[in-house]
Amino acid sequence: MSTGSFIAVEGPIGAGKTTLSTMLSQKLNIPLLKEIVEENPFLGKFYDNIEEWSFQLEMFFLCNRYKQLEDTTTKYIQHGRQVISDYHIYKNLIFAQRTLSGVKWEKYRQIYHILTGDLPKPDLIIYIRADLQTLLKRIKMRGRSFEQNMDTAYLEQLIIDYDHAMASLAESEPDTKIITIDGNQIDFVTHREQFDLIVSEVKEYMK
Ligand SMILES: Nc1ncnc2c1ncn2[C@@H]1O[C@H](COP(=O)(O)OP(=O)(O)O)[C@@H](O)[C@H]1O
Ligand SMILES: Nc1nc2c(ncn2[C@H]2C[C@H](O)[C@@H](COP(=O)(O)O)O2)c(=O)[nH]1
Repeated sequence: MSTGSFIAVEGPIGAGKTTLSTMLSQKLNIPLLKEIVEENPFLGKFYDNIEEWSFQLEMFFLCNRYKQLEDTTTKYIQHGRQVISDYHIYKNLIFAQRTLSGVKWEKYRQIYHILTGDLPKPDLIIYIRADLQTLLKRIKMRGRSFEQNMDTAYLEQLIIDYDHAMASLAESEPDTKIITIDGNQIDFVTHREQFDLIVSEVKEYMK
């Protein structure tokens, strides 16, 4: 695999992952792997009753991402073709460690490690950090009905968990380059020059 062939964009809910990965995919002419959200049959139920639906939801996300990354390996990565995704498989653990507990968490954790051990790891992670106010504003602007009453404590915890997860990935996967973007300050949607700076940084790494 050549350097920079697999790029993943990460960050908490509403940080701008889908937006940035779509813009980069178009600008750099790289195929985009997008998360299944609207078609997810458990997401609405999950936000109504986390305790009841978390195992089904986490397994659904895990199986979908597993399938996508398995296909990505044969379609792109094995042929040295570049690809960009709006998630890193590790996000399954970030969420599941908060939404599952006891036996369910233990079962999930084991299945996660069995399924993901041989999946391709991104060469580059673009991590969008953003604070609670920014995320709430963007979640509201995006307007998905099932996300509008999200518990702010859940989102706040995820912000902290994401920081820990990125630090942990930096340690456990030292070959993966991580570019961190301050999503509160950098507005790559309305300020073209800020997007261009991100593109330059990505291109620099992909050389
Ligand atoms: N940098 C930004 N500045 C302003 N609005 C943004 C920015 N990034 C994303 N948005 C808007 O915020 C909402 C959430 O973005 P999205 O890309 O769906 O986030 P994520 O995929 O991380 O959940 C969308 O309505 C999007 O248009
Ligand atoms: N419990 C989990 N929820 C997840 C997971 N991945 C995504 N999500 C939720 C968060 C949003 O409501 C929606 C889309 O995610 P974005 O971050 O792209 O906005 O799905 C997960 O693994 N577990």
